[in-house]
Amino acid sequence: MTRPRLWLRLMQINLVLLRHGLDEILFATRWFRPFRFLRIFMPWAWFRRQQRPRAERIRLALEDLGPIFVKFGQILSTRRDLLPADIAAELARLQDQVPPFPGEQARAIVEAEYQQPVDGWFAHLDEQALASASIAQVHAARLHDGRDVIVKVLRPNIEQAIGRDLQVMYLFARLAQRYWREGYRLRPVEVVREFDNTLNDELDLMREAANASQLKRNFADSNLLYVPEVYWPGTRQRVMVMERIHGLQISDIQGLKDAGVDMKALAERGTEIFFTQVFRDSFFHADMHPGNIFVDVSNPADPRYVAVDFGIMGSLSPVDHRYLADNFIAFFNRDYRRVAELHVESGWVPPETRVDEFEAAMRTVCEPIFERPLGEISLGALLMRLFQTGRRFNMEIQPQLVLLQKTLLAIEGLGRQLYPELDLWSTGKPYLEHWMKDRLGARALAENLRRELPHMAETLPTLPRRLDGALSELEQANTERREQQKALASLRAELQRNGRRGFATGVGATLVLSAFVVAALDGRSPAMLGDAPAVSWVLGGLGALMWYIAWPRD
Ligand SMILES: Nc1ncnc2c1ncn2[C@@H]1O[C@H](COP(=O)(O)OP(=O)(O)OP(=O)(O)O)[C@@H](O)[C@H]1O
Repeated sequence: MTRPRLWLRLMQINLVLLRHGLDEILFATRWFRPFRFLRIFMPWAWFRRQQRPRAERIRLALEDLGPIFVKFGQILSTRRDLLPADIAAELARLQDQVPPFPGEQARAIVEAEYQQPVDGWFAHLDEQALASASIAQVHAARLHDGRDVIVKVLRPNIEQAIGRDLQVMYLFARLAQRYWREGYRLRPVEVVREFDNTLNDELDLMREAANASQLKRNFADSNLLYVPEVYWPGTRQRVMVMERIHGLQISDIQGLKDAGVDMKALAERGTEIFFTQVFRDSFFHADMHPGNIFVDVSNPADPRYVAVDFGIMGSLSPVDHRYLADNFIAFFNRDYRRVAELHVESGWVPPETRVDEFEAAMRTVCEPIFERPLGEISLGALLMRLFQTGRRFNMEIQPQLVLLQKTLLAIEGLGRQLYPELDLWSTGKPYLEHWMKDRLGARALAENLRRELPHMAETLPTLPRRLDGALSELEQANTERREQQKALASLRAELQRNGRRGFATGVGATLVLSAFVVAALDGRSPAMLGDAPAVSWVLGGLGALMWYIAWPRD
């Protein structure tokens, strides 16, 4: 973005902040703090502050700043490990009521991507949007073979709008990190970078389509979750075509009850789907808001979930799995010492962290949670507490774990909304236990071996040659190391010699100087005993001798 545009946007943002009485945010930085007195000239800001609580003013300001800031606020609202509770709760209320862009424009984008008229692809494309959000908009359409599909189209010029707002966000984040007292703890630059990555993922609909295909494959043999089919020939970076699904939205609780859906089974299946995605596949849908979850009620006794919107998916590496398994086990045994040790061992917290302090902090936050009946304990809340405490100890929190924690909270909330008596533990426990055994037991070893076997089969024949190569490299490294050690030893000796020479030179110089002083004081000092020239010669001679010793010979 050009500089004038950036400045214009910055000014606009400052005005919005001032309008909502958020001048305290501006004056919290070290730069502006000396000018706090200027606030007396802003009576409207004072008035605003009396009118509404801070959290609400922040939410309103973000809404005024447009869809990218709204999305930022929505994502931030899930970071309860970072934000004060009142702000997080208020940001969760942010709605992106983005007006749809005209249907002709959507058609033009599709045609530009296909480089041919839409009629070549669709028998019908509804110009009235089905849904419209900050990044994309969805239209209903029909293929020539009669299949009903949806066409998801990125908003026009969305890349530029995102680029502009991200630039401003980075600028604010850097200023906050440097000049704001809380900046170091909250690490705003890191938060903006994560947001940047999420947005970039959402800007590529090919990627979203690939996520959908993968999830569909993972649940191909299951009746729990249905994932609509991607229509790959019509999918591009800015356009995605997908089977249109019909069903009741998960938030339509009355509709689900009226359709005779077994709500207990539905809630339990939701949890099961989530645990399967996380613990079996390490690949989970991480944008679980009610707008993206439907229920196929064609057989109410056997309700089936249908998911859409695969822009944000989480995946867990074997290291993350190990971390979760180890920590869950330690938590359930209430072994906080082990939790603390695990964090230090794995490098999640800096090595200088005091294990006993970390352990005490964990105990303080977790004991009240375990006082509750097991059925009421929230795994999401447990993870959140863990991250909150970790952050106080400078724990490097991984984005995929935060995604997991946020999704876990959403799923637990949703499950309990559907069926308030839902016992998450009885549903989730078998998965957790099975998976922990898998991760930590002999099965993990077998699984690792199985995974490595094809690779081993490929590399085994070349092993002798590679071993030979490795041995020669080792030998060479040893020779080099010996040479380096020799060089180091001679350097050390040289340094010692230099030290001795320096000392001798210094002493020599002092003696020669003293000789001059004694000669100059000849007869004027009682301490000279009347034989100053002799003393002076002796001192001078000793000085010369020292210099001779110190003189480099090689
Ligand atoms: N395959 C589909 N069949 C029927 N409706 C769909 C389908 N895909 C999406 N929709 C509808 O369009 C809405 C928006 O789709 P989607 O969530 O993919 O877009 P988005 O731009 O990522 O929106 P948001 O960011 O609000 O989740 C969905 O909430 C759903 O109502």
